[in-house]
Amino acid sequence: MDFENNLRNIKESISRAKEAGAVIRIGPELEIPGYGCEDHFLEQDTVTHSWECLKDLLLGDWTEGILCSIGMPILQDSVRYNCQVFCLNQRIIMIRPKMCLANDGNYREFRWFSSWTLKDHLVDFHLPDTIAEALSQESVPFGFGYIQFLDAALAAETCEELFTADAPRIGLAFNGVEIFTNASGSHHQLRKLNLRMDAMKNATRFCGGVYIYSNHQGCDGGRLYYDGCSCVAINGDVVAQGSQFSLKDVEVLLAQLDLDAVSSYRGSISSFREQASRKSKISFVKVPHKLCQTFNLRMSPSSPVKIRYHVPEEEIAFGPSCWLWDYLRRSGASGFLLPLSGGADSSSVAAIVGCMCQLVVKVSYVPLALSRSKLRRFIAQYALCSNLTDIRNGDEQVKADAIRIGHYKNGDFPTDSKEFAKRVFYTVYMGTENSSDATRNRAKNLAEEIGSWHLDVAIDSVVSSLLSLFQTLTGKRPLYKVDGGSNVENLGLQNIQARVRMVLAFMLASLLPWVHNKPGFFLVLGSSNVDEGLRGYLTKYDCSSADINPIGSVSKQDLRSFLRWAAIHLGFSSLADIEAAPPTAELEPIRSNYNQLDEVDMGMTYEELSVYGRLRKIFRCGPVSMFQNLCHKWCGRLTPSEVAEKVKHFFKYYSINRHKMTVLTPSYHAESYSPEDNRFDLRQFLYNSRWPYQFRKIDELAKELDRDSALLPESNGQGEDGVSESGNGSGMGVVVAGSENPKAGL
Ligand SMILES: Nc1ncnc2c1ncn2[C@@H]1O[C@H](COP(=O)(O)OP(=O)(O)OC[C@H]2O[C@@H]([n+]3cccc(C(=O)O)c3)[C@H](O)[C@@H]2O)[C@@H](O)[C@H]1O
Ligand SMILES: Nc1ncnc2c1ncn2[C@@H]1O[C@H](COP(=O)(O)OP(=O)(O)OP(=O)(O)O)[C@@H](O)[C@H]1O
Ligand SMILES: NC(=O)CC[C@H](N)C(=O)O
Repeated sequence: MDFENNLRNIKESISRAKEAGAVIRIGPELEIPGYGCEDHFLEQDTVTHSWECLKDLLLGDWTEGILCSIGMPILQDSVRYNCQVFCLNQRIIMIRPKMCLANDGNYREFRWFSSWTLKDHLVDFHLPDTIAEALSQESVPFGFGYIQFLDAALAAETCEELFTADAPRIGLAFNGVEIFTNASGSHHQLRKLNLRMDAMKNATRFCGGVYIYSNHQGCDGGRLYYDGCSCVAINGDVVAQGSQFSLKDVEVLLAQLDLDAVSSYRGSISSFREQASRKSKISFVKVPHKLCQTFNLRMSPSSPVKIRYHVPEEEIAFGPSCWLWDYLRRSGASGFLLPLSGGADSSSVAAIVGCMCQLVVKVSYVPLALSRSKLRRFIAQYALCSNLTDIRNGDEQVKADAIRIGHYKNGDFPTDSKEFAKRVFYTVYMGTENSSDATRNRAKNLAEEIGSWHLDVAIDSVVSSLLSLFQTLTGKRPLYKVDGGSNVENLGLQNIQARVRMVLAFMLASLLPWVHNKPGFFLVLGSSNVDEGLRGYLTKYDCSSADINPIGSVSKQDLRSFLRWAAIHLGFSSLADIEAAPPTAELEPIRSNYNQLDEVDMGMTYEELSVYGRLRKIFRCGPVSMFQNLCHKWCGRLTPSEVAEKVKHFFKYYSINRHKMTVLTPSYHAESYSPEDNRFDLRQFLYNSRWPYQFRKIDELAKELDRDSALLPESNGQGEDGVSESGNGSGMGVVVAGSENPKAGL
């Protein structure tokens, strides 16, 4: 919805493309209003402002000599479409509405757009009056088709169309289209990039052709981080790949392609030739303009590159830290405050903020003394820029934002990440009588390594004031279980401590900047992870309630490997210690014979929780099919009755606590097993937590299976993950695929 800024970025990208001699420039999906406007797409204003911005572009000389594909919403016969508008030499030459809308998971495009279904001809679209007058152009071809230039044919796909079974490009390739563009709004998810890259490689491997893919990058005002990685592929090879994580507003990726290689490649595949000869004709628009240059030695085609994939630990570090930076610079806040317990979760968040500070300093300031080889190492490590000069110069926008947020004066700017962290990051340890020196010291050491402004506060006096007030009101004072109290008393005492921390965190975040003579406020960071959310092992409205949470959809398992990675690669060595410590809430008194531990409290391990979480969400398992799946997975280790007890225990607590998901702090979406209730995992929050029907079925099955398994030989289950993408356990069949390996498919 930031039209002004978006238009500025579009113009910047076109000028840089032109400067580099490009003849085609493609931007991401719906780039004029932004991809994530959601219900703002229902407002007529959004469409009108998009036309106004397009008019501005067309009236300038931006499209002179360069084919620009610009994304925006368009109303045609009162129906709204998600469109790519092709512009050249101040004219609109074709509009291509999206045909396969994205409507799974985080996507709800059908709520705002209709898919274009007319495939046999292009229609005449009458441009809005103001545009028609300004351009002296009344109408433009609209629909499914391609643009036939004098020397090449080009057509668009839009994001999801890359992933659909019946992809538009197939028929287009048979019609001789050599160049495909894809304007995309695709979000980051751990371990997802290879799906996208494989789709692109395969698209051009099977049909031949050039694929130019452009994606948004950054936080679009919501929980998603669009992870860029724009790229260009030809005949199955990627020849240019942009950064996946970056703090920059504009990144231009360039490639030079030899279109003769496309016809030669296609001509070499007999089956392609056969199918192309039987093609159905697709409509096209003729444009008397040349895109290509004849052979010359000044230009050489881009060579295949090795695709860069970050390991998941790097994805956890860079994705959320770039998201946090975008959020911070656009929210008007002056920094972050984190309640830091010295445990794995809040320490992961602290490390991510530390990583953000390192990136900001590295992108806004590169010491000139850095040698070329060190610079290359730097680029390889952070994969932030594709261009040495870019990075050498530093990014002016990042620098300007850092100066504003860090309140630097007299021409100063951040040159040291710890010094920058001291300005924009408060951490606070809020201890009680139940806290240990070990966690207190871990928090302090980590804060020192990161450079945050660290406070160590004792909150016992606040807790005991509340208890005294309660005693005055009721005449009773609750006791911990270890001191003879009931479960209710024990829980009440834990929750007072947890909630006091939340109140204090918000108070400090709003008032500490004032104490330090800084304008503005700090945002409170939350640090509950996906597993405790799913199990409900958190106090509603304690520190799990914050302004934003960078790790809310990351599992404990992934966080622990992130901590091990970050101890080495981010240079926060105390994280190794933190990772090795057993997770504890420290809300109950420690006694010689009692020490509160998460996994004991929860009645399940984090590893088990991770398995339940994936089966529930990714594999769409209800209680019975989860039980069936786990009987296979844990076969030999647990009896069916033991599996049944575990599954029932999980579903009981999941359903009792589901209401907590409705108030989950907005979190970075990183995983497809996220239980986030508001946008991604839509389910009721009041259940019959006894699940009488489902649990009875499980019990019946377990009884039967216990009998059967007593007769079976011992087996070790299905190994590590034990869950296959192709089945959820119910209705199993045997599939034998033809293969030279006799064990395959059995
Ligand atoms: N169906 C429903 N719909 C809407 N709201 C409902 C509800 N049922 C209860 N509630 C509300 O929710 C409250 C119960 O939730 P809550 O107050 O959270 O209380 P509760 O879930 O009973 O207890 C918190 C749990 O989290 C554990 N904990 C706390 C802090 C840190 C950690 C850690 O990870 O280390 C663990 C703690 O040991 C305990 O097991 C009720 O008092 C009621 O107000
Ligand atoms: N002693 C403390 N000082 C500051 N913040 C705390 C303290 N104890 C808990 N918190 C905050 O409350 C959140 C929830 O507490 P909880 O005990 O559930 O920790 P957790 O979810 O296991 O996370 P962690 O691994 O960070 O301890 C923590 O992530 C942290 O932000
Ligand atoms: N905008 C879209 O069409 C999204 C498509 C696809 N599901 C993705 O994540 O990339």
